[in-house]
Amino acid sequence: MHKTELNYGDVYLVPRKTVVDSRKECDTSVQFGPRRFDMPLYASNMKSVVDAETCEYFARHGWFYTMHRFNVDTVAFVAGMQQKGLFASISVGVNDDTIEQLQALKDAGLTPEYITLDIANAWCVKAERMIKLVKQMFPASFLIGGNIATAEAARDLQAWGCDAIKAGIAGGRVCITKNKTGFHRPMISTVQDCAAAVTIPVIADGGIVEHGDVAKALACGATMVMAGSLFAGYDESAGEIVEINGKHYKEYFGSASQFNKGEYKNVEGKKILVEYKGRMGRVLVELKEDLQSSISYAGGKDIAALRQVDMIVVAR
Ligand SMILES: NC(=O)C1=CN([C@@H]2O[C@H](COP(=O)(O)OP(=O)(O)OC[C@H]3O[C@@H](n4cnc5c(N)ncnc54)[C@H](OP(=O)(O)O)[C@@H]3O)[C@@H](O)[C@H]2O)C=CC1
Ligand SMILES: Nc1nc2c(ncn2[C@@H]2O[C@H](COP(=O)(O)O)[C@@H](O)[C@H]2O)c(=O)[nH]1
Repeated sequence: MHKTELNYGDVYLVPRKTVVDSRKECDTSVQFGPRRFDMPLYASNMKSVVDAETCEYFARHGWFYTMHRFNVDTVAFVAGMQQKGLFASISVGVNDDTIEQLQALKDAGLTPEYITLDIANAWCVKAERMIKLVKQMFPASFLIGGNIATAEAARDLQAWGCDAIKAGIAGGRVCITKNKTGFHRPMISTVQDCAAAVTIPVIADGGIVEHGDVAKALACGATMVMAGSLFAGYDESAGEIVEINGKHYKEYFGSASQFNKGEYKNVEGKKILVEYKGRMGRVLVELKEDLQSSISYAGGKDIAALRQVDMIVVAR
Protein backbone atom coordinates (compact mmCIF):
# COMPACT_ATOMS: atom_id res chain seq x y z
CA MET A 1 0.00 0.00 0.00
CA HIS A 2 1.51 3.35 -1.05
CA LYS A 3 0.70 6.49 0.90
CA THR A 4 0.41 9.82 -0.91
CA GLU A 5 2.27 12.57 0.91
CA LEU A 6 2.31 16.33 0.46
CA ASN A 7 4.95 18.99 -0.03
CA TYR A 8 4.66 22.78 0.30
CA GLY A 9 3.79 23.22 -3.40
CA ASP A 10 0.89 20.75 -3.17
CA VAL A 11 -1.25 22.74 -0.72
CA TYR A 12 -2.71 26.18 -0.05
CA LEU A 13 -4.33 27.75 3.01
CA VAL A 14 -7.99 28.76 2.94
CA PRO A 15 -8.69 32.43 3.87
CA ARG A 16 -10.81 33.45 6.88
CA LYS A 17 -12.32 36.82 7.70
CA THR A 18 -9.61 39.41 8.45
CA VAL A 19 -10.08 41.11 11.82
CA VAL A 20 -7.27 43.71 11.74
CA ASP A 21 -7.32 47.16 10.12
CA SER A 22 -3.71 46.87 8.99
CA ARG A 23 -1.27 44.00 8.47
CA LYS A 24 1.06 45.95 10.79
CA GLU A 25 -1.17 44.88 13.68
CA CYS A 26 -0.26 41.21 13.13
CA ASP A 27 2.34 39.93 15.56
CA THR A 28 4.89 37.53 14.07
CA SER A 29 6.88 37.02 17.26
CA VAL A 30 7.39 33.60 18.80
CA GLN A 31 8.49 32.26 22.17
CA PHE A 32 11.16 29.66 21.54
CA GLY A 33 12.86 28.21 24.59
CA PRO A 34 13.96 30.90 27.04
CA ARG A 35 13.62 33.78 24.55
CA ARG A 36 11.15 35.52 22.29
CA PHE A 37 12.09 36.20 18.66
CA ASP A 38 10.72 38.58 16.07
CA MET A 39 10.04 35.83 13.53
CA PRO A 40 9.43 32.05 13.63
CA LEU A 41 12.09 31.56 10.94
CA TYR A 42 15.87 31.18 10.98
CA ALA A 43 18.84 30.38 8.77
CA SER A 44 20.24 26.87 8.46
CA ASN A 45 23.24 25.95 10.59
CA MET A 46 25.37 25.42 7.47
CA LYS A 47 28.87 26.74 6.77
CA SER A 48 27.71 28.32 3.50
CA VAL A 49 24.86 30.16 5.23
CA VAL A 50 26.05 31.36 8.65
CA ASP A 51 29.32 32.36 10.26
CA ALA A 52 29.97 34.24 13.51
CA GLU A 53 29.12 37.61 11.91
CA THR A 54 25.87 36.29 10.40
CA CYS A 55 24.87 34.90 13.80
CA GLU A 56 25.57 38.24 15.45
CA TYR A 57 23.59 40.02 12.69
CA PHE A 58 20.52 37.82 13.28
CA ALA A 59 20.73 38.08 17.07
CA ARG A 60 20.95 41.89 16.87
CA HIS A 61 17.89 41.92 14.58
CA GLY A 62 15.87 39.91 17.12
CA TRP A 63 16.01 36.72 15.06
CA PHE A 64 16.99 33.28 16.31
CA TYR A 65 20.17 31.75 14.88
CA THR A 66 22.25 28.60 15.26
CA MET A 67 25.96 28.56 14.48
CA HIS A 68 27.11 25.57 12.39
CA ARG A 69 29.43 22.92 13.88
CA PHE A 70 32.24 22.67 11.31
CA ASN A 71 35.72 23.70 12.55
CA VAL A 72 34.32 26.17 15.03
CA ASP A 73 36.11 27.29 18.20
CA THR A 74 32.99 26.83 20.29
CA VAL A 75 34.43 28.32 23.47
CA ALA A 76 35.49 31.50 21.62
CA PHE A 77 32.12 31.71 19.85
CA VAL A 78 30.00 31.30 23.01
CA ALA A 79 32.21 33.63 25.04
CA GLY A 80 32.20 36.22 22.23
CA MET A 81 28.42 36.27 21.85
CA GLN A 82 27.77 36.39 25.60
CA GLN A 83 30.40 39.11 26.16
CA LYS A 84 28.45 41.21 23.61
CA GLY A 85 25.27 40.65 25.63
CA LEU A 86 23.83 38.30 22.99
CA PHE A 87 22.60 34.73 23.40
CA ALA A 88 24.79 31.82 22.33
CA SER A 89 23.34 29.09 20.10
CA ILE A 90 25.68 26.35 18.88
CA SER A 91 25.57 23.08 16.99
CA VAL A 92 27.23 19.84 18.03
CA GLY A 93 27.73 16.44 16.43
CA VAL A 94 27.64 12.92 17.81
CA ASN A 95 31.30 11.87 17.88
CA ASP A 96 34.03 12.07 20.53
CA ASP A 97 35.18 15.52 19.37
CA THR A 98 31.78 16.80 20.54
CA ILE A 99 32.42 15.44 24.03
CA GLU A 100 35.74 17.34 24.08
CA GLN A 101 33.96 20.46 22.84
CA LEU A 102 31.32 20.21 25.58
CA GLN A 103 33.96 19.59 28.24
CA ALA A 104 35.90 22.66 27.04
CA LEU A 105 32.77 24.77 27.48
CA LYS A 106 32.26 23.38 30.98
CA ASP A 107 35.91 24.03 31.89
CA ALA A 108 35.54 27.61 30.70
CA GLY A 109 32.38 28.00 32.82
CA LEU A 110 30.25 28.69 29.74
CA THR A 111 26.65 27.58 29.14
CA PRO A 112 25.17 28.20 25.70
CA GLU A 113 21.52 29.20 25.85
CA TYR A 114 20.75 26.88 22.90
CA ILE A 115 22.43 23.68 21.69
CA THR A 116 21.46 21.92 18.45
CA LEU A 117 22.43 18.30 17.97
CA ASP A 118 22.98 18.13 14.21
CA ILE A 119 23.02 14.81 12.37
CA ALA A 120 21.26 13.74 9.17
CA ASN A 121 19.22 11.04 10.90
CA ALA A 122 18.92 11.78 14.62
CA TRP A 123 16.73 8.75 15.17
CA CYS A 124 19.79 6.64 15.96
CA VAL A 125 21.68 5.23 18.92
CA LYS A 126 24.58 7.68 18.56
CA ALA A 127 22.24 10.66 18.77
CA GLU A 128 20.38 9.10 21.70
CA ARG A 129 23.65 8.80 23.66
CA MET A 130 24.70 12.36 22.82
CA ILE A 131 21.30 13.91 23.60
CA LYS A 132 21.37 12.30 27.05
CA LEU A 133 24.96 13.43 27.63
CA VAL A 134 24.28 17.02 26.55
CA LYS A 135 21.24 17.15 28.82
CA GLN A 136 23.30 15.80 31.71
CA MET A 137 26.21 18.24 31.16
CA PHE A 138 24.09 21.30 30.25
CA PRO A 139 20.65 20.90 31.85
CA ALA A 140 20.04 24.66 31.59
CA SER A 141 20.59 24.80 27.82
CA PHE A 142 17.64 24.46 25.45
CA LEU A 143 18.40 21.35 23.39
CA ILE A 144 17.21 20.97 19.81
CA GLY A 145 17.63 17.53 18.25
CA GLY A 146 17.48 16.73 14.57
CA ASN A 147 16.77 15.75 11.99
CA ILE A 148 13.90 13.30 12.03
CA ALA A 149 10.85 12.77 9.81
CA THR A 150 8.33 10.52 11.55
CA ALA A 151 6.01 10.63 14.54
CA GLU A 152 7.78 7.68 16.18
CA ALA A 153 11.17 9.34 15.84
CA ALA A 154 9.77 12.61 17.20
CA ARG A 155 8.37 10.81 20.25
CA ASP A 156 11.72 9.10 20.87
CA LEU A 157 13.71 12.34 20.71
CA GLN A 158 11.28 13.96 23.16
CA ALA A 159 11.66 10.94 25.48
CA TRP A 160 15.48 11.13 25.23
CA GLY A 161 15.37 14.71 26.54
CA CYS A 162 15.17 17.09 23.59
CA ASP A 163 13.43 20.41 24.28
CA ALA A 164 12.62 20.82 20.57
CA ILE A 165 13.02 18.70 17.48
CA LYS A 166 13.96 19.55 13.92
CA ALA A 167 11.97 17.74 11.25
CA GLY A 168 12.87 17.31 7.60
CA ILE A 169 14.80 14.56 5.86
CA ALA A 170 16.12 15.08 2.35
CA GLY A 171 13.97 18.06 1.39
CA GLY A 172 16.73 20.66 1.10
CA ARG A 173 17.79 22.47 -2.06
CA VAL A 174 21.35 21.08 -2.01
CA CYS A 175 20.30 17.67 -0.76
CA ILE A 176 21.04 14.53 -2.76
CA THR A 177 20.09 12.11 0.02
CA LYS A 178 16.89 11.08 -1.72
CA ASN A 179 18.80 10.33 -4.92
CA LYS A 180 21.59 8.42 -3.22
CA THR A 181 19.62 6.52 -0.57
CA GLY A 182 16.00 6.55 -1.73
CA PHE A 183 14.83 8.11 1.56
CA HIS A 184 12.76 11.30 1.88
CA ARG A 185 9.42 12.59 3.15
CA PRO A 186 7.67 15.67 1.74
CA MET A 187 7.55 18.51 4.25
CA ILE A 188 3.81 19.07 4.79
CA SER A 189 3.30 15.44 5.77
CA THR A 190 6.51 15.40 7.83
CA VAL A 191 5.60 18.47 9.85
CA GLN A 192 1.97 17.45 10.39
CA ASP A 193 2.97 14.01 11.66
CA CYS A 194 5.81 15.15 13.89
CA ALA A 195 3.97 18.13 15.39
CA ALA A 196 0.94 15.99 16.23
CA ALA A 197 3.14 13.41 17.96
CA VAL A 198 4.93 15.59 20.55
CA THR A 199 4.32 18.36 23.06
CA ILE A 200 7.67 20.10 22.42
CA PRO A 201 8.23 22.64 19.60
CA VAL A 202 8.90 21.31 16.11
CA ILE A 203 11.14 23.09 13.62
CA ALA A 204 10.30 22.55 9.94
CA ASP A 205 13.69 22.26 8.23
CA GLY A 206 14.36 22.60 4.50
CA GLY A 207 12.39 22.92 1.30
CA ILE A 208 11.18 26.50 1.72
CA VAL A 209 10.88 27.88 -1.83
CA GLU A 210 8.23 30.61 -1.50
CA HIS A 211 7.76 32.95 1.45
CA GLY A 212 4.25 31.55 1.86
CA ASP A 213 5.75 28.13 2.62
CA VAL A 214 6.66 29.52 6.05
CA ALA A 215 2.96 30.11 6.82
CA LYS A 216 2.13 26.62 5.51
CA ALA A 217 4.71 25.05 7.85
CA LEU A 218 3.29 26.98 10.82
CA ALA A 219 -0.25 25.91 9.81
CA CYS A 220 0.96 22.30 10.01
CA GLY A 221 2.02 22.82 13.62
CA ALA A 222 5.64 23.96 13.33
CA THR A 223 6.79 26.48 15.95
CA MET A 224 9.86 27.49 13.94
CA VAL A 225 11.03 27.13 10.35
CA MET A 226 14.65 26.68 9.20
CA ALA A 227 15.79 27.64 5.71
CA GLY A 228 19.12 27.56 3.90
CA SER A 229 18.83 28.64 0.27
CA LEU A 230 16.41 31.42 1.22
CA PHE A 231 19.24 33.16 3.12
CA ALA A 232 22.25 32.04 1.07
CA GLY A 233 22.44 34.84 -1.51
CA TYR A 234 23.13 37.88 0.66
CA ASP A 235 26.15 39.92 1.70
CA GLU A 236 25.64 38.79 5.28
CA SER A 237 25.49 35.07 4.38
CA ALA A 238 28.68 33.09 4.81
CA GLY A 239 29.19 31.75 1.26
CA GLU A 240 31.74 33.22 -1.15
CA ILE A 241 30.72 35.57 -3.98
CA VAL A 242 31.51 34.23 -7.47
CA GLU A 243 31.47 36.28 -10.69
CA ILE A 244 30.61 34.62 -14.00
CA ASN A 245 30.31 36.70 -17.19
CA GLY A 246 29.76 39.85 -15.13
CA LYS A 247 26.93 38.33 -13.08
CA HIS A 248 27.36 37.71 -9.36
CA TYR A 249 26.40 34.57 -7.46
CA LYS A 250 26.98 33.12 -4.01
CA GLU A 251 28.18 29.63 -3.27
CA TYR A 252 25.73 27.45 -1.39
CA PHE A 253 26.84 23.95 -0.41
CA GLY A 254 25.38 21.12 1.65
CA SER A 255 26.93 20.15 4.96
CA ALA A 256 27.30 16.61 3.60
CA SER A 257 28.81 17.80 0.31
CA GLN A 258 32.33 16.89 -0.75
CA PHE A 259 33.15 20.60 -0.54
CA ASN A 260 32.18 20.81 3.13
CA LYS A 261 33.61 17.41 4.08
CA GLY A 262 36.89 17.84 2.24
CA GLU A 263 36.65 14.30 0.87
CA TYR A 264 34.32 12.20 -1.27
CA LYS A 265 32.95 9.96 1.49
CA ASN A 266 29.28 9.45 2.33
CA VAL A 267 28.48 12.50 0.23
CA GLU A 268 24.78 13.44 0.41
CA GLY A 269 24.95 17.09 -0.55
CA LYS A 270 26.07 19.26 -3.46
CA LYS A 271 27.41 22.74 -4.13
CA ILE A 272 25.40 25.19 -6.24
CA LEU A 273 25.48 28.87 -7.09
CA VAL A 274 22.54 31.00 -5.99
CA GLU A 275 21.70 34.47 -7.26
CA TYR A 276 23.54 37.22 -5.38
CA LYS A 277 20.95 39.56 -3.88
CA GLY A 278 22.88 42.24 -1.97
CA ARG A 279 22.03 43.27 1.60
CA MET A 280 19.89 40.98 3.72
CA GLY A 281 17.95 43.66 5.57
CA ARG A 282 15.28 44.12 2.89
CA VAL A 283 14.35 40.42 2.74
CA LEU A 284 14.04 40.21 6.52
CA VAL A 285 11.49 43.05 6.34
CA GLU A 286 9.70 41.41 3.39
CA LEU A 287 9.53 38.01 5.11
CA LYS A 288 7.97 39.68 8.12
CA GLU A 289 5.49 41.66 5.99
CA ASP A 290 4.50 38.48 4.14
CA LEU A 291 3.94 36.57 7.37
CA GLN A 292 1.90 39.47 8.79
CA SER A 293 -0.23 39.25 5.66
CA SER A 294 -0.60 35.48 6.12
CA ILE A 295 -1.81 36.03 9.69
CA SER A 296 -4.38 38.55 8.45
CA TYR A 297 -5.68 36.06 5.84
CA ALA A 298 -5.87 33.50 8.66
CA GLY A 299 -8.29 35.80 10.47
CA GLY A 300 -6.13 36.43 13.51
CA LYS A 301 -3.61 38.75 15.10
CA ASP A 302 -0.71 36.41 15.77
CA ILE A 303 0.83 33.21 14.46
CA ALA A 304 -1.52 31.02 16.52
CA ALA A 305 -4.22 31.96 13.97
CA LEU A 306 -2.41 29.98 11.29
CA ARG A 307 -3.11 26.74 13.15
CA GLN A 308 -6.86 27.36 12.78
CA VAL A 309 -6.99 27.52 9.00
CA ASP A 310 -8.08 24.80 6.59
CA MET A 311 -5.60 23.50 4.06
CA ILE A 312 -6.55 22.33 0.58
CA VAL A 313 -4.67 20.03 -1.77
CA VAL A 314 -4.17 21.37 -5.28
CA ALA A 315 -5.50 19.11 -8.04
CA ARG A 316 -2.82 18.32 -10.64
N1 LIG B 1 18.41 17.25 6.79
C1 LIG B 1 18.82 16.31 5.97
O1 LIG B 1 18.05 15.68 5.26
C2 LIG B 1 20.27 15.97 5.88
C3 LIG B 1 21.23 16.76 6.47
N2 LIG B 1 22.56 16.47 6.36
C4 LIG B 1 23.52 17.33 7.04
O2 LIG B 1 24.82 17.01 6.64
C5 LIG B 1 25.72 17.01 7.73
C6 LIG B 1 26.45 15.70 7.78
O3 LIG B 1 25.78 14.90 8.62
P1 LIG B 1 25.81 13.34 8.75
O4 LIG B 1 25.51 12.70 7.49
O5 LIG B 1 24.96 13.07 9.89
O6 LIG B 1 27.28 12.93 8.91
P2 LIG B 1 28.37 13.19 9.97
O7 LIG B 1 29.59 13.22 9.21
O8 LIG B 1 28.07 14.34 10.78
O9 LIG B 1 28.22 11.84 10.81
C7 LIG B 1 28.29 11.85 12.19
C8 LIG B 1 28.62 10.48 12.70
O10 LIG B 1 27.46 9.66 12.63
C9 LIG B 1 27.71 8.50 11.84
N3 LIG B 1 26.61 8.35 10.93
C10 LIG B 1 26.12 9.29 10.10
N4 LIG B 1 25.12 8.80 9.38
C11 LIG B 1 24.98 7.52 9.78
C12 LIG B 1 24.12 6.48 9.39
N5 LIG B 1 23.21 6.68 8.42
N6 LIG B 1 24.23 5.29 9.98
C13 LIG B 1 25.17 5.09 10.94
N7 LIG B 1 26.02 6.03 11.34
C14 LIG B 1 25.93 7.23 10.77
C15 LIG B 1 28.97 8.82 11.07
O11 LIG B 1 29.72 7.63 10.85
P3 LIG B 1 30.05 7.09 9.37
O12 LIG B 1 30.38 8.30 8.54
O13 LIG B 1 31.19 6.17 9.56
O14 LIG B 1 28.82 6.41 8.90
C16 LIG B 1 29.72 9.77 11.93
O15 LIG B 1 30.51 9.10 12.85
C17 LIG B 1 24.89 17.38 8.97
O16 LIG B 1 25.07 18.73 9.24
C18 LIG B 1 23.46 17.13 8.54
O17 LIG B 1 22.55 18.04 9.11
C19 LIG B 1 22.99 15.39 5.69
C20 LIG B 1 22.09 14.56 5.05
C21 LIG B 1 20.66 14.77 5.13
N1 LIG C 1 20.55 15.92 2.34
C1 LIG C 1 21.24 16.98 2.73
N2 LIG C 1 20.60 17.95 3.40
C2 LIG C 1 21.33 18.98 3.80
C3 LIG C 1 22.69 19.09 3.54
N3 LIG C 1 23.14 20.22 4.09
C4 LIG C 1 22.08 20.79 4.68
N4 LIG C 1 20.99 20.05 4.51
C5 LIG C 1 19.62 20.31 4.96
O1 LIG C 1 19.02 21.24 4.06
C6 LIG C 1 18.42 22.30 4.82
C7 LIG C 1 18.29 23.57 4.00
O2 LIG C 1 17.39 23.38 2.93
P1 LIG C 1 16.90 24.55 1.98
O3 LIG C 1 15.92 23.90 1.07
O4 LIG C 1 16.27 25.60 2.85
O5 LIG C 1 18.08 25.09 1.25
C8 LIG C 1 19.34 22.42 6.00
O6 LIG C 1 18.77 23.13 7.07
C9 LIG C 1 19.60 20.94 6.32
O7 LIG C 1 18.59 20.35 7.05
C10 LIG C 1 23.32 18.07 2.80
O8 LIG C 1 24.52 18.12 2.49
N5 LIG C 1 22.55 17.05 2.40
